[in-house]
Amino acid sequence: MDASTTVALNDGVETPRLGLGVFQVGPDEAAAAVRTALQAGYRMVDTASVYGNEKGVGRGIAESGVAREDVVVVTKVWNDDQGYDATLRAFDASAAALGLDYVDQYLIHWPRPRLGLYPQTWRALCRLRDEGRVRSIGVSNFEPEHIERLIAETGVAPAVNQVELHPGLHQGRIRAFHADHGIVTQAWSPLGRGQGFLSHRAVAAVAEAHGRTPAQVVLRWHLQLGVVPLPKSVTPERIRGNLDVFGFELDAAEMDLLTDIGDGYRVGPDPSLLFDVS
Ligand SMILES: NC(=O)C1=CN([C@@H]2O[C@H](COP(=O)(O)OP(=O)(O)OC[C@H]3O[C@@H](n4cnc5c(N)ncnc54)[C@H](OP(=O)(O)O)[C@@H]3O)[C@@H](O)[C@H]2O)C=CC1
Ligand SMILES: O=C[C@H](O)[C@@H](O)[C@@H](O)[C@H](O)C(=O)O
Repeated sequence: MDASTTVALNDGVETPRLGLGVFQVGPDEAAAAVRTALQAGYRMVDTASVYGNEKGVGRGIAESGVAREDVVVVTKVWNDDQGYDATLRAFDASAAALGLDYVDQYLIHWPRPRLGLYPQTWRALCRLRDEGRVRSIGVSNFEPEHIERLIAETGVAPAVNQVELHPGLHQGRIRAFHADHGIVTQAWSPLGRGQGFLSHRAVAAVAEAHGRTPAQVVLRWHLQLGVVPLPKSVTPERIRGNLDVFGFELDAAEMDLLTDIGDGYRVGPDPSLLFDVS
């Protein structure tokens, strides 16, 4: 792994500063995208059992020629599999589909507080980590209140929380909470799903000033906020371009231009509206 592009998690494990997402990508296309990404220098891939492409991701890793230990594989337990025993079974199924005997980061995909199962799900993740089948454990779409409950009941803080985050949705409250607890913020839909603000005039102006693409300056904004973005692409030149974001810097005024695009614009479900926070 390239040390200049890694960050230490609160459990001591190093994680890359950017990874490839594969939501809404079929298994064969996922295999090709993962192979292309790893050969281009990516060292992290984000999937989930609900994406239905873990088998393809595993194939892409195997075909890439990159050593297994140099790749950080992230997958997630889906809502229907919450609870202690169901989560252990779901992990076995994910590991088998990926063709891996361990997973680097295993996350709870959504808290689903009405089900009341996420603390038990978390205990199962702690067990998987203790057994060495998972290197780091984390959550996704968790509000600070959900994480506080995990810490109160188990004493174990997540290493990461993966949330929707882009220049249209800054997640200031969640990022401040993460900073207090040493939790790394992973950004899903870091490009706003490729819509809208990639063509915003502020993004275009900053991109032009640097001779970069709109996606590259948006990804740079994430990195300079200390966030780990997980851009998805199945297009080889975009996959390669989205990684080429470590050789330039936005100044404070340019960061502000991107931040000023707005806040509160979501491309995915709002966890705090979908599920009661308890
Ligand atoms: N934990 C969770 O609940 C969630 C997690 N995620 C994770 O986050 C990842 C990223 O989020 P996602 O919703 O996929 O959206 P992204 O913000 O990554 O946007 C992906 C879209 O942007 C396009 N794109 C990628 N690179 C460029 C570029 N350089 N220029 C122009 N367009 C580009 C892609 O097109 P193309 O592929 O055709 O090149 C695709 O249409 C997911 O794949 C998944 O791994 C996502 C949603 C929820
Ligand atoms: O990771 C992907 C996302 O969480 C996705 O699975 C959900 O947003 C789903 O479409 C939903 O509506 O709940």
